[in-house]
Amino acid sequence: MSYSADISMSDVQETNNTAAVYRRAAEWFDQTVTIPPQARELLEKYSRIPPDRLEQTVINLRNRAWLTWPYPCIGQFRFLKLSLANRDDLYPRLLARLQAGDTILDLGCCLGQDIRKLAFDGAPATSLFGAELKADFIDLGYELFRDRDRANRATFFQADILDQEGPLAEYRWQFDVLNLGMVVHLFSRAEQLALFKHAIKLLKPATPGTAIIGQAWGHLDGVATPAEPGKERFKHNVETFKALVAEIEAETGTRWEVNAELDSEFDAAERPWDDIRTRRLLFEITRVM
Ligand SMILES: C[S@@+](CC[C@H](N)C(=O)[O-])C[C@H]1O[C@@H](n2cnc3c(N)ncnc32)[C@H](O)[C@@H]1O
Repeated sequence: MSYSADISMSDVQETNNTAAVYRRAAEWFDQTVTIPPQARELLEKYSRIPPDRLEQTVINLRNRAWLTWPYPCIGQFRFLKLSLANRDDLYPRLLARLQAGDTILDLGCCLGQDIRKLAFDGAPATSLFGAELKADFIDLGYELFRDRDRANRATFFQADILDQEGPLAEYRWQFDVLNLGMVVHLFSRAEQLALFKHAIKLLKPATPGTAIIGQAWGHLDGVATPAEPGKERFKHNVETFKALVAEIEAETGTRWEVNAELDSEFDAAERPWDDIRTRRLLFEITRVM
């Protein structure tokens, strides 16, 4: 069965003063949703949403999130893909270390779907943290996952990951793992360097095995792409990502083992508007000293 998104682009443009952004974003506003099995299980068993209300609940929630900011991950319901749990190369190891007492902070967690999936799979709530720039996304996450008032739930807080003096300052030197899920490509290379240097100060100090994991939009050529006026974004290939880590090492006196790979294929069905040399970059950098 398909459900109407019950919202039109003209509604969005009239209700938001960033109309130009929304007009551009029209290409990634899906009218229907197919909920993948893993997300369906999470929403039925963790959120306890009745199965016959799932699709309409998800669409209504997505429409409200869209008014906060029209990311493709919102418009195309990609928050239902649970991309961290689908990292077969690292998810079982991550879950095991959280169950053994390690902690994770998901930076730019949006609705917090990856953190809820970890909780559902048995990671203790005390090990789970999410930080997000837009407080509305955190609120909508509580609505979607219906856990705002649960005694035993993860900690979410508003924070700008580029701001060292903001709310993240309270969490300095605390975590074993940081997740950067589809966040790095939002920034220029200079901002990425600052972001990673800041991120290192959120991990336990001088602790081999602490790690920064994530995925980002990358590019076969490793390129800066224009964004809003006066802003650019850097999309890495494996070589440019390793060069970034080498620069981080030189500037921080730390050493990291880098695992990074680009998807082999471009998903033209998912990103018809994008450069065909775009690829998803998956990475895991682990501190060695
Ligand atoms: C493309 S979404 C990805 C969301 C989620 N991590 C995922 O993998 O589906 C990027 C998220 O990063 C957040 N974000 C962008 N800039 C940020 C910043 N400076 N500090 C914290 N979060 C930020 C956005 O609000 C958005 O929720």
